Amino acid sequence: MTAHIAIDIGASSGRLILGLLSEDKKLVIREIHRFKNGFVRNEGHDHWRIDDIINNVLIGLEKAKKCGVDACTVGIDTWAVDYCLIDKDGNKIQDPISYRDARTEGAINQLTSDLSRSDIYKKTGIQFLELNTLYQLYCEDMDALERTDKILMVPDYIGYRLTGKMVAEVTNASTTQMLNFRQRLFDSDLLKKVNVKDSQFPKLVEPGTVLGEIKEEWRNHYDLPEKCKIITVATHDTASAVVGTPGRGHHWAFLSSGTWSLLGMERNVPVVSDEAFNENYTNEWGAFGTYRFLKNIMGLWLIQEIARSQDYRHHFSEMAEMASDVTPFQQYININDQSFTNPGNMIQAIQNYCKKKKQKVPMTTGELTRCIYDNLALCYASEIKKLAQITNHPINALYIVGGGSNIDLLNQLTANLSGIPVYAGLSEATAIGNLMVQMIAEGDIDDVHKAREIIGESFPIQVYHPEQNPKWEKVLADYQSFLNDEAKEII
Ligand SMILES: Nc1ncnc2c1ncn2[C@@H]1O[C@H](COP(=O)(O)OP(=O)(O)O)[C@@H](O)[C@H]1O
Ligand SMILES: C[C@H](O)[C@H](O)[C@@H](O)C(=O)COP(=O)(O)O
Ligand SMILES: [Mg+2]
Repeated sequence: MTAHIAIDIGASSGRLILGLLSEDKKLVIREIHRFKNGFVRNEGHDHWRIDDIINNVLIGLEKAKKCGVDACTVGIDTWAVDYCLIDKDGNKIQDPISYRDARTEGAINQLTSDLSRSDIYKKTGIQFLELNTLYQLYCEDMDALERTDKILMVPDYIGYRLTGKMVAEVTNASTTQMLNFRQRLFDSDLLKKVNVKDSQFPKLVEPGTVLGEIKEEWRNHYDLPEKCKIITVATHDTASAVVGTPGRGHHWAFLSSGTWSLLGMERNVPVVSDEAFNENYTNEWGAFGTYRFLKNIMGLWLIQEIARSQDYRHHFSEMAEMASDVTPFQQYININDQSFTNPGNMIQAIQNYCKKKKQKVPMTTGELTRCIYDNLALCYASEIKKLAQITNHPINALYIVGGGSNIDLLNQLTANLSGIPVYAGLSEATAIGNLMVQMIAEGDIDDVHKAREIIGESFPIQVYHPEQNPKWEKVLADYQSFLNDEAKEII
């Protein structure tokens, strides 16, 4: 039987997950390799160590062979927006620069000086984040761009290195903020704006497209399974996470909780209303012709950065334990504040923010973790209300997937503040969604509905019911007025 391997590479870690369908149609998964990810400073910019990532992918495939896999399909998904520039000889010009690099600071205002935000939003339906590919290319080194034959998004670049085939998979291509959703093509005005020719992007392909067998030359260096067919899945990790979310019915929202928190709904048509534009919601393309109407929230990046600054002396589960002993809601912070994007010293950034906003300053690891969890949950609850209002679609369940779904305290806080049940589990939903696209492409599973049914029957999901208590509404109202006051200060 052909095995399926998902390679899910998030901003903080990568993992290779082996997936098989059991006789009774249950999905059985096994982690066969995991590695840390992260960017490094080099020549004034933050770069991803893409060659290390590719080496880890191949080490993982070697481990798969040692587990007895001799024939497999392989799918790769990673974080969004970042890309590799490829010269005319097919070589990368430099390691991809991270979306957290400071080079795009102020780029939105510069780029939209003669191309209005509303026009860009009407074309693309994509949120305005300085980290988007559009602004990275706008700020790209001109010499590098001139030497560029092809621009490959990170997961497409990994697929290219493995097979020699170049494609632009649509779910991740949509995060560039350069796809015109009506034409389903790269928008010519936006290409021109950043001095990129249409031919510098490969052809757009849908998830499920077969790239081909891994190149023979890799077998000179790695002991790989006999058959390794690379399939282009929903290569934006969040798109794979949504495929892997076993939502039932039509009134569920997802929260992909990892380095980022991506809160949204799966829809068949984009929402590009004035309200969606004003609230900076995005319509990233999903698998199977859907749209992921969502909001980027800073996420557990803040926790990761606290852990890093403390040399990882506490495991994430210990930090969560410490937080549960701390009095709740001691301070409000705007979790999406620009100062948290990439401050270098996150503890200092949070403490400085609290001093500036006259909020109680969190000092201990427990207090800092509690502050982040409280304000993430408040942000989630506030955005769920907006999501329902903008889409005019009631939401009666939130599915939390990804590493953050392991945090009981955060799951319960989110249920209490949002007033809707939280279904949590599937910390590897991204990899599971990746596997499902492969299995659908290979005909092992009929469609995404069947896939979600199988997922729901294969993995335990914990329900967190909201506690009925007026105090939660009051806390949320206090938080909202804090944000409103903060917004007035900025104007
Ligand atoms: N057992 C746990 N307790 C508390 N937090 C956890 C636990 N497991 C994972 N996390 C949180 O999940 C995050 C990683 O989520 P993950 O989805 O793997 O991230 P990414 O895909 O962005 O690399 C960690 O940074 C941590 O904050
Ligand atoms: C910058 C993007 O918004 C980001 O990549 C996000 O979409 C994403 O996919 C993050 O995934 P993680 O697994 O790194 O949280
Ligand atoms: Mg992830």
